[in-house]
Amino acid sequence: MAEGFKLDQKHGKSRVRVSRVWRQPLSGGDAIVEWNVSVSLFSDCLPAYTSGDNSAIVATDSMKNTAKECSEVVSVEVFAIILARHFSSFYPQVSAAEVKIVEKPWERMVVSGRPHSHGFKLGSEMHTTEVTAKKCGALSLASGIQQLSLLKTTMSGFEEFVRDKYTLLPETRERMMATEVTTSWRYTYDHVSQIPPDPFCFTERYKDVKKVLEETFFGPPDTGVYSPSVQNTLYLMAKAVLNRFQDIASIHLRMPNLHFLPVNLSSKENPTMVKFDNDVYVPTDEPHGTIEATLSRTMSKM
Ligand SMILES: O=c1[nH]c(=O)c2[nH]c(=O)[nH]c2[nH]1
Repeated sequence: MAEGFKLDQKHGKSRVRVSRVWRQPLSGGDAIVEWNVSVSLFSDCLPAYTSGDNSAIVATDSMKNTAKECSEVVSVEVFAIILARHFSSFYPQVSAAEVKIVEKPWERMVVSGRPHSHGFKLGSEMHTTEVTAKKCGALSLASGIQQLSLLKTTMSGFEEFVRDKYTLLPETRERMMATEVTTSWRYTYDHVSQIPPDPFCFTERYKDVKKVLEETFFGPPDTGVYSPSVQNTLYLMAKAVLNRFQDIASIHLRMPNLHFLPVNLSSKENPTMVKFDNDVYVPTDEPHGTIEATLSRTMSKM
């Protein structure tokens, strides 16, 4: 309580950029990660707000320096857990720590058909994680993907939606479908003691979840799968992940509908200069549809 008010607060450092290289000459390859780390501490430092007494404050500068301490080769999830655990157990006044990390997709180069020992190129989508660790060891762990751009040239439509005086959009069974998926899934582990011992299980799980999401979006290579709406495709993607991975409790997906507008160009003199034949489009992301949902397991699996 602060002077008859209730104060909820946290403080931390955002966008701490750190890259680390693990030299592995014996196995023939260096490993590199580039992480953008954000830390937030829930701590008992009320007097800092109410009377300018900083004696309980862990400086955000110290948080930044801690995030740069080097460790063994670890996955981004395990590093976030180690960091959050450190803050919540080391400082008596810190009751919980929140760590969010975005990993840049540096991928090992293949040169002359062989993996390069120290060469990398930047891929596209980012691997993310969010951990909250409490002093008692309780934990919340989520992983995710940002900027996963997916597009299919057909097998998408949108029909039988509400029609009223504002409706101009024609119904269609033939359109492009493009999106940039942002997703985050929460694991069922809710205490540090439950975290699997294999330090790279989350890296494997990240790859597998991405594969399931992509395969559900596209369908089989030759035939694809028809999408009646972004909403339905999003739901099927989320459901496929929960059905496949029992240690995932919920998944959130944000899938903007990035429109590819059919091009028809004409003038009085030239009425059919470019007549749309499912071929020429104007890509636009402004405005775009915003479709997002969270799918969670219900408790009824007794
Ligand atoms: O898949 C779609 N979902 C919508 O909700 C929507 N709304 C719209 O104009 N086009 C689309 N497409």
